[in-house]
Amino acid sequence: MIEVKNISKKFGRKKVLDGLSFQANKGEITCLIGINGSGKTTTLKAIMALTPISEGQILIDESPISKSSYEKVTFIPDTITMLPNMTIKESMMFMRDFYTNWNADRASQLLSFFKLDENTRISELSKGNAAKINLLLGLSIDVDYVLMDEPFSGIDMFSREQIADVFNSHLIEDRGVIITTHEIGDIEHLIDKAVLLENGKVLKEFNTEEIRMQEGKSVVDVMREVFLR
Ligand SMILES: Nc1ncnc2c1ncn2[C@@H]1O[C@H](COP(=O)(O)OP(=O)(O)OP(=O)(O)O)[C@@H](O)[C@H]1O
Repeated sequence: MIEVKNISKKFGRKKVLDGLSFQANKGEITCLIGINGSGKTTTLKAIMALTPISEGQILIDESPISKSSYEKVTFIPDTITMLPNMTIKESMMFMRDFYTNWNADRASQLLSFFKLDENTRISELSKGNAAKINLLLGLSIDVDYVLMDEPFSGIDMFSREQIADVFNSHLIEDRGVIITTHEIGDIEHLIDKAVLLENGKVLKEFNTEEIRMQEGKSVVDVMREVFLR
C-alpha cells in the first residue's frame, strides 16, 4: 500500500500541497482528480522522491520512501522521455539495458496489443501512439506500483479505448496504479478509488463501487457535489 500522510510542499511562498493524505492499495487503480494546478503531478513526484516535501510522510508497504523504493514503484510521465531519433525497438533495448527488472515478454505483448511497428522512430509517433509507447515502457518494468501522469490527456477516442483496455487486462496484473486526470470522462468505469484534490488538499476520497452501490452515484455526481458546493 502507498500511504501519503499529511504532506505539504511550498514552491517559494506558494503552498501547493497542504496537508494532503490518501492511500492507494495494491491491486487497485486509484485516480487523483483535480483541475489544472491542484497538485496532482507534484503529489506523484513527491511519492517518487523527485521533489522534497516540507511536512508529512510517505510510506510504501510501510517503509518510508528511499532510493530502494525504485525497486517497488515506477513513474510514467505525461511525455515520452526517449530520444526522438531512437526507434521503438532501440527504446526497448535501452530500457532492457538500464533496468534489471525489465520484462521483455510484457513489452512485446504490449507492442502487439497496440499494433505498433518497432522500427518506427519516436519522432514519427503521433501523440496517441507516443502515449502508448510511454505506457509500454513504464508497464514493462516489473514493480508493484505504477504512477501515471495524465495517461489519457489529449489523445483521440480510439487510442483512449486501447489504453483503457490495457488497464482492464492481465498486463496490469495485481499492481497498484495511481493515475492523475483533470477530466474523468470515459475512464470512470476503470478506477477503483477516486481522490478529489483542490488547492493541494484532498476534498474527498472514496471507493467508486461502494458509492455506486450504496448511494447510486457516479464519480461525476460526487465531483459535482464536492467541487461545485
Ligand atoms: N517547479 C515549480 N516551481 C514553481 N511552481 C510550481 C512548480 N511545479 C509546479 N508548480 C506549481 O504548483 C502547483 C501545482 O502544480 P501541479 O503540476 O502539481 O498541478 P497539477 O494538478 O498536476 O496540474 P496539471 O493538471 O496542469 O498538470 C501549480 O500552481 C504550479 O504552478
